[in-house]
Amino acid sequence: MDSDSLSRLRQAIRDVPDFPSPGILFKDITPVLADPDLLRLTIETMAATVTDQKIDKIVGIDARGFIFGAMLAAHLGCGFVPARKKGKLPWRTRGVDYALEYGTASLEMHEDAILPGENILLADDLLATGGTAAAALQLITTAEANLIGSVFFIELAFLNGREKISSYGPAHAIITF
Ligand SMILES: O=P(O)(O)OC[C@H]1O[C@H](OP(=O)(O)OP(=O)(O)O)[C@H](O)[C@@H]1O
Ligand SMILES: Nc1ncnc2[nH]cnc12
Repeated sequence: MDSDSLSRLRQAIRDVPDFPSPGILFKDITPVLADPDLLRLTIETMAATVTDQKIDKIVGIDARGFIFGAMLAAHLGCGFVPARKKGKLPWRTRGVDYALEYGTASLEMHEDAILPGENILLADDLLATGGTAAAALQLITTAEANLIGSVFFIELAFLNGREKISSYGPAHAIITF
């Protein structure tokens, strides 16, 4: 991506102080989603991080990760698997508890969503402390998938989330703060 597009994308991400709790500077992606050029640019750039590898399925994390993961899957021509917050999936699930920048939660995936040996890419909107991504990557690993790595739209590098997921293959981020 050229530096002009990169700075347009960076400037479109809105800072919201003290959301959802005091002391958190929330990165609001909705202005990017509302702009067709920025949206296309984002998905094309995320897709370009994996062009040399065949992906069978992308796992997207509830809820903002669904937006990027599903668009990315359509762009790459592969399947999409939702990793959902506890209690939302109707079939048999595997689950894991985790902590994120502003709380704790549980993530679940259908136990038949990924077949052993499938090439899987994780997609999410944002990497902060890495707790959420690590939980999803653990679920993918339990399914005996061939983990290709992870792609995020935004990385909050000062929270060192990358360290928490370093054993799960390469992680790419488009915009770093
Ligand atoms: O790296 P971490 O500290 O774990 O934080 C990153 C996660 O936090 C947000 O999800 P959130 O649980 O707020 O869900 P949402 O997408 O439904 O807003 C974001 O979409 C990531 O999934
Ligand atoms: N600061 C932040 N902004 C937006 N989403 C987040 N998820 C975790 N931390 C976040």
